Amino acid sequence: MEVLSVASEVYPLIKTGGLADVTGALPAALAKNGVTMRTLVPGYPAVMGKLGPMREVHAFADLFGVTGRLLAGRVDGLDLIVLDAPALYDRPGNPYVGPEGWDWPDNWKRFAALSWVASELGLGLVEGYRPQIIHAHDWQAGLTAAYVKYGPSSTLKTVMTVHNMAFQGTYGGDIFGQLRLPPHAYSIEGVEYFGGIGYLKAGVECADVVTTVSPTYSAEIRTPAFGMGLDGLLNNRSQTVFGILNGIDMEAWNPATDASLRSTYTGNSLLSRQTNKAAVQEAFGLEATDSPLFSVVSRLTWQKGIDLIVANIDMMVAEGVQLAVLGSGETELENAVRAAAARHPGRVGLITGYNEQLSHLVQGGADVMMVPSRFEPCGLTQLYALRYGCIPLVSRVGGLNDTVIDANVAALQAEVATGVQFAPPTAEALADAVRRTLALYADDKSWKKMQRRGMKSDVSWESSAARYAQLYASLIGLKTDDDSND
Ligand SMILES: Nc1ncnc2c1ncn2[C@@H]1O[C@H](COP(=O)(O)OP(=O)(O)O[C@H]2O[C@H](CO)[C@@H](O)[C@H](O)[C@H]2O)[C@@H](O)[C@H]1O
Repeated sequence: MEVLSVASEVYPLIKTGGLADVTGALPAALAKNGVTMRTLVPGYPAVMGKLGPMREVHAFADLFGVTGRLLAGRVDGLDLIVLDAPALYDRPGNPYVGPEGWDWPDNWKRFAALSWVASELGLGLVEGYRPQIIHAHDWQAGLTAAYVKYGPSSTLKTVMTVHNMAFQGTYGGDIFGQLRLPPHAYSIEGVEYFGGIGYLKAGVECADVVTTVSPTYSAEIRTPAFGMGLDGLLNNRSQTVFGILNGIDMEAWNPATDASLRSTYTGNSLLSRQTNKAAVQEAFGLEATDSPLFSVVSRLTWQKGIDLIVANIDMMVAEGVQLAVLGSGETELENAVRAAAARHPGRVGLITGYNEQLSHLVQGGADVMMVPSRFEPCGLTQLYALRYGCIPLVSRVGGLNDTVIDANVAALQAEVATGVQFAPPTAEALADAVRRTLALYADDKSWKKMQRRGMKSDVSWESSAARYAQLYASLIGLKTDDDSND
């Protein structure tokens, strides 16, 4: 099967969050299931800078008013098609926002172009290449399914994966005339969304199937509380909405070989984590003690429940906890964590900015990884934590619900617990969960058992990649060994 993946981010070329991890890891996982996946990605400077020798496979004289070209080649094990259009993508910093922190005003055009090119590739734009399916990720690729639906092919199929319902790519209706869609696409069955244009809505409406990244989130988004305006639409097509859990790249995230760690380890050498703990304490300016070390590696946003942590920091410090926070995001939340670090020198440390290596070290050295999200489509941080023996303390939503087994009495007795869950996502419930975690930590023997169980839990792509392959096969009418879907 030939599948074209289209996304705005792909690890290790360009990453602002979990989307990149998924689009970067899926192709290799799918290869084992008979799927050949190429990835179309914009030619941001970070991407262009990492390319080796590439072939120019197409040139555009008029790509939404600018020129561009397609470069194809293999980079870091990925089969890439890069959309090199400097007028759209050759900009400093983050792929989505300018230096002042505002969205680029022409984002509508930058990502319409990406999606339009994907659909053209699906129609055979490049000789010798004709994917059977286009797999579009998030709002930046959302228009792809609309271009295919209103285009000439009746066989090309589309999959739309929603990694986060909160980011939808909504614009005024005034851009419609420039989108290269026929007039009737500006309708409820097309790209129209509350009187304007919705890129994610277009994808969810027009794709042959919609997936999201965990079973629980796929149910949650059919409710008004989590659907963010798209719950009605998702309910209407509930037979073609699937929740397929994310996995992780088991080679890039392997505590036994990870070069970002001061000391590598396995479940049989957990004591080596102490060396990493000391390294984390050094990096975050924390005292060298054996206090329980809690950590956060996250965008600092309302979604991630960072304010719930802020509300509990003084209590946590009073209970003897150290806290290391790696992340950046909303200014107010950053400032609140910074103020807490100033109040509690040596006990609370903040490092802002994006640091992939340090994120590995934190997973390999901290005792607890906090993920108190208000909503979480899947969440990768808790999966990395499980793999690294860093106990996840998570809210019971979305993929966090599907991947962490709460250390309640029954789970402890049955010896299956892998972390701590709490609900609802409030500061009070988190406070209880912190105290519960500390009580568990005090029992060293059962804590270590819980670490080892987490390290053994299957967080790989194996079963989920097989589910994607099965979904692709069903779309193009291929039979597979296991044709069951839930
Ligand atoms: N300051 C920092 N330095 C280094 N690394 C940092 C960092 N801040 C965050 N990260 C890393 O960024 C990634 C975050 O991934 P998540 O899946 O947890 O959330 P995100 O909201 O980005 O993804 C969305 O898409 C993914 C993929 O489907 C879903 O799992 C998720 O629920 C959804 O919200 C992890 O790899 C984490 O280690």
